[in-house]
Amino acid sequence: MTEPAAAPGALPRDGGRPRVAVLISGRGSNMVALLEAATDPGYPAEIALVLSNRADAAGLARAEAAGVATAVVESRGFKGDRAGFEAAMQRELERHGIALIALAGFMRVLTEGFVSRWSGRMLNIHPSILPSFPGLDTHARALAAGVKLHGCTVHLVSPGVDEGPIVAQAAVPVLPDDDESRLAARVLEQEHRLYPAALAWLATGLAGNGPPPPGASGSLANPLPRFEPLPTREG
Ligand SMILES: Nc1nc2c(c(=O)[nH]1)N[C@@H](CN(C=O)c1ccc(C(=O)N[C@@H](CCC(=O)O)C(=O)O)cc1)CN2
Ligand SMILES: NCC(=O)N[C@@H]1O[C@H](COP(=O)([O-])[O-])[C@@H](O)[C@H]1O
Repeated sequence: MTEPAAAPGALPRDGGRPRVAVLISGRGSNMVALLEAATDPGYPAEIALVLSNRADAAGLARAEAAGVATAVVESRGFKGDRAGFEAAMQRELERHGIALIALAGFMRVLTEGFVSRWSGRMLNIHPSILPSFPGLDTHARALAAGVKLHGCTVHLVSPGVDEGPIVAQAAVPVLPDDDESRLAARVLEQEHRLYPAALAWLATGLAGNGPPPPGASGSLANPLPRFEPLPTREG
């Protein structure tokens, strides 16, 4: 019996690593952290495409320098036609045989149609401990609220913004003399550690919907099989 052809973007059954697209809008430091993790042959996913909705995103040059395919679908060119913008993105994703998506500083709200098409296969990193501080300007809002703990969240993407099922979180202390940039830098350090781990779980079926595929190693009870514990204080 011959195996039916895998659906476009389906997780490879040949033991190959699922092909991931990282969607960015700017600097791309989380994208670089994912690229660096995926250089490890034992990492269970391949970063096959970096796609930006802005041609001036600094992350594009960093991806090209790392030899990764890039694509630009300029959202401004679609003047609010979100469906047209997303259809153009979908064509690029299919052209590159993408199985999983990692939103990394991607600053466009995606429609229900696009999100349901990638349900269980699309992650986002958000710079707060959700459900606190969804949306934008999270560090300024955390400082204004006087919270003592802040951090970041990796979640599966749902139609509601920053409402999707949480996959992983990391916390950092808010220090007395913190300003927005100091706090943002401390959170970003954790983002770069957490996102590669969370993507590895999704790629091995540990974070998606349903049981892990046969032979998947590790468990949610011990989520960081190959990573040291996250630091709780500076240095
Ligand atoms: N359907 C969803 N789309 C997106 C989600 C999500 O959870 N569900 N996460 C965001 C990322 N994000 C927060 O983590 C976020 C990004 C952008 C915005 C926003 O208000 N964008 C404005 C435009 C801003 C701009 O272009 O600079 C908009 O799209 O009108 C809120 C939250 C990614 N998408
Ligand atoms: N609402 C989404 C959002 O605010 N995402 C945040 O944008 C930054 C992108 O940095 P990067 O381009 O260097 O990865 C990151 O801090 C990410 O959590």
